[in-house]
Amino acid sequence: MTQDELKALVGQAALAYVVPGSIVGVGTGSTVNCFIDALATMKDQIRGAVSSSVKSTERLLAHGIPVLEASEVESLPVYIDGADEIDPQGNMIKGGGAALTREKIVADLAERFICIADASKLVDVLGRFPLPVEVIPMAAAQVARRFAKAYGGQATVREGVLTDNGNLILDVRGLQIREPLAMEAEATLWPGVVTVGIFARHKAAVCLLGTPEGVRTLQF
Ligand SMILES: O=C(CO)[C@H](O)[C@H](O)COP(=O)(O)O
Repeated sequence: MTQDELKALVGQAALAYVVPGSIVGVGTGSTVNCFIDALATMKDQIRGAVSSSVKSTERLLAHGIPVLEASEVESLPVYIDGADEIDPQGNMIKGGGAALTREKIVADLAERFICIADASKLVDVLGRFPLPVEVIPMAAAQVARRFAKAYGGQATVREGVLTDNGNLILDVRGLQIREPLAMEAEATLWPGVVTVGIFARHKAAVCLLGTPEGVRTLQF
C-alpha cells in the first residue's frame, strides 16, 4: 500500500469516531484532507465543523460542510487531526503544516483527540522530526538561542512561511524529547513563543495508525 492509500484508510476509519448530530473538530494536512473527503459522505449527519486552518476551511466549504468559528462553540466531542510524530504514550509533534496554534486551540475545545497517521509517524522518542514553534517575528532569534541553551536544539526560521496568524515558524532540530510535558510547559512560557508543536497536554486519546495490514488502533 502506498502512503497515500494508508492516509485514505485512516481518514475513512476516523468516521467511526464522528458523533452524529455533533460539530466536529477538524485538523490540517494531507491525512486530514482524506478525512474531510470521507466526512463529506456523512455531511447530512453532522451540524458542521470547527476548522484549524484556512486550507481545511476551504476544503470543508467546498464539500458543503458548514464551518463554525471556534468562538461559537463551547466544546466538541472529538478533534480529528494528523501528526508529524507520535510516541507510545500518545504525545505528538505537530506543526509540519504550520497550523499548530489553531490546531491546539481546537484540540483544547475537544473532549478527545483522535490522531490519524500512517505507521511511519510512530516513534519511540519525539524529536527526529524538527520541532515546529510558532513565534512572534521580533522574538525569533531570541527563542532560537533559548532552544540552543536549554536543550541543545538548533532552530532555523522556516523559509517563505507565514502562519495564518501572521507569525514565523522555527524548526528546531537535534532534540530528543524524553519529557514532552515538561518541555512543552517550559518553552511555551518563553516570551515571543505563541505555540510549541509538542502536544503533550493535548495528547491523543486514540491513534488510528495506517499499516499495510490495515488500521491499528492505539488507545492511550
Ligand atoms: O500538524 C500538522 C499541520 O500543522 C499536520 O497534522 C501534520 O503536519 C501531519 O500532516 P500530514 O497528514 O500531511 O502528514
